[in-house]
Amino acid sequence: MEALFSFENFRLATSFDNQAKAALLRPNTRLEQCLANSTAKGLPPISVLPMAGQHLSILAQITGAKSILEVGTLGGYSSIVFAEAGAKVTSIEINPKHRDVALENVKGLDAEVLLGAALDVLPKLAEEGRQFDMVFIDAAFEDQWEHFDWAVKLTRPNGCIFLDDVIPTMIQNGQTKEGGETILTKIGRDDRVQATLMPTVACHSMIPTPVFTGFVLAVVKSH
Ligand SMILES: C[S@@+](CC[C@H](N)C(=O)[O-])C[C@H]1O[C@@H](n2cnc3c(N)ncnc32)[C@H](O)[C@@H]1O
Repeated sequence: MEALFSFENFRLATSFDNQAKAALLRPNTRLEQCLANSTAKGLPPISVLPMAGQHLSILAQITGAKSILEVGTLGGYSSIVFAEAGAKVTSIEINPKHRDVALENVKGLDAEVLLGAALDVLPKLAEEGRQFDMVFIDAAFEDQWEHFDWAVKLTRPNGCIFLDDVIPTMIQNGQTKEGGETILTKIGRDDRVQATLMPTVACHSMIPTPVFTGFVLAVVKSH
């Protein structure tokens, strides 16, 4: 029993990730071309990992999300995932080069890429009265709470918010910030949402060891 739950088992994460990719992923030319084009154009290899992308696709499908707002486009990998899951995608990207590559990669799909800093674009979308079934936040660790706050205003009641990479923002010099203000305490005080933290282990090809990360998933109860 002890061996089943040993901390040491984390060393197997990469092996399980490889097994899952081999067993569960189906060939996807659009996603493969997106990665190849993004690499060729010099974009950093920081799009969501294939199994995480598949998770987002399943989440979009089981929630029936028809409109998805994304903060952080990069080359459009996750935009493609959402569009192929049946949603109209609105994605925000601050870097013009990333936006241009993303536009090439999402061509023909129901996806728009808005150029600008999220904290400039999000209020405009709110002013326009836009509402989304789901918001995926995947940019700028330092602005996570502000992005989340706008996401609540832009998500329809009972829609959901996926805030990626929250664990790394809560680690300082290898320690948790015990007792201090974190993204979790801010979200926890927010009566507009019910939220959970899902810690995960990610395996990046360019990082030799598995990475401890995680996301917050929230349902919006009111505005
Ligand atoms: C992790 S990547 C996004 C990956 C993408 N979601 C995917 O899976 O393919 C983060 C992106 O957010 C963009 N970004 C960073 N800060 C931003 C901001 N304040 N507003 C909008 N985009 C931002 C970066 O330029 C980068 O392209």
